[in-house]
Amino acid sequence: MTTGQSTQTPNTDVAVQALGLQIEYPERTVMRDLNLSAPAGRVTAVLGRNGAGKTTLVRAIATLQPYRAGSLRVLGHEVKDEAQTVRGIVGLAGQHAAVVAELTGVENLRMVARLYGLSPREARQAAAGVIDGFALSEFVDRRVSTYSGGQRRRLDLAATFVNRPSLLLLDEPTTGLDPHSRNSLWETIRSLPLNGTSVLLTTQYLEEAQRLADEVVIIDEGRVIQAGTPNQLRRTMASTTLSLVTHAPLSSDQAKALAERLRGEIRDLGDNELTVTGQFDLDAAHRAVTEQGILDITEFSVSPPTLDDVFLSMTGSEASP
Ligand SMILES: Nc1ncnc2c1ncn2[C@@H]1O[C@H](COP(=O)(O)OP(=O)(O)OP(=O)(O)O)[C@@H](O)[C@H]1O
Repeated sequence: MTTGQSTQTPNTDVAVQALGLQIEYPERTVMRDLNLSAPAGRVTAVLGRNGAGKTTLVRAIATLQPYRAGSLRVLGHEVKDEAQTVRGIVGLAGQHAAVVAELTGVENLRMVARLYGLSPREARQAAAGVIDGFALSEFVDRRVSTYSGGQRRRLDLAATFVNRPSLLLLDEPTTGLDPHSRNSLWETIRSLPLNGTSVLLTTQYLEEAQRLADEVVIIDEGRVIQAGTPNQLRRTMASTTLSLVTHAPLSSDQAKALAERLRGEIRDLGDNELTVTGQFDLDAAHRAVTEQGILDITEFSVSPPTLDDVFLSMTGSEASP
């Protein structure tokens, strides 16, 4: 029997679910009809260009940005109606307010743990518990005012993790970092002992989404334009490229037969060079070349599409570098 009251238990399989989400600033509508689902216990990347609405979305999930229409649920809790509960399960990295430059890293971690309501002893343990995982040990006893950008970002991230949030929000975690710091932060994020923690990160870097995420959601102008695993997106939306260089000249019949065999298109045909694009994999390319009896191959390469290609094929314009 059903009653008028909601007896639903929150759906904990989905970390974040947006349905018909609409968000407006005084002068403009940023999200019109955003539909997005981020599975629990996984890393989901929201990929989009400058101004796509990534920060707005993260702020809305963290209860900091009101939404006008639609539904936004965090582990089953409607953000608008259960803001207090949502605040208790979400951690947002990049909130520098809680990190004090005059204190050392470890003092900051303990302070944040105390703010979350832990006793002094628990706070010490919680701080100690994240130092290795976030590779802070080299500088954690120094004052934060002496940190590099990458070290500061790492401490922010660790501070968010102290409270073991069920959903960790990382808003453009490596923007502005040099390539070395970015790489090392990627390694840290990849090796986080998630133990069921869901992560939603925003990024404008295709490589970042590719390297870190189990699921990628691409948004543009406040709407989802594609979603899937990095591999699915590559496979469905953009082309693989086969490049061949041969000693003996290739005939156009040979090139045509090869492209047909691969159900691809000839992009370039020179005397000794051929480029074919299409939806095929390395094995299929090997087989097709062998079957066409193309000999004397000096170069053979098959390049799967990157998320850059995916973005280009979907939006018709280049992604941010
Ligand atoms: N407080 C605000 N008032 C009015 N418009 C805003 C406000 N904050 C953001 N916007 C606009 O909303 C749009 C989305 O902004 P948002 O910061 O969410 O994008 P983003 O994808 O995070 O971009 P970036 O990668 O540059 O951080 C932009 O056009 C931005 O100019």
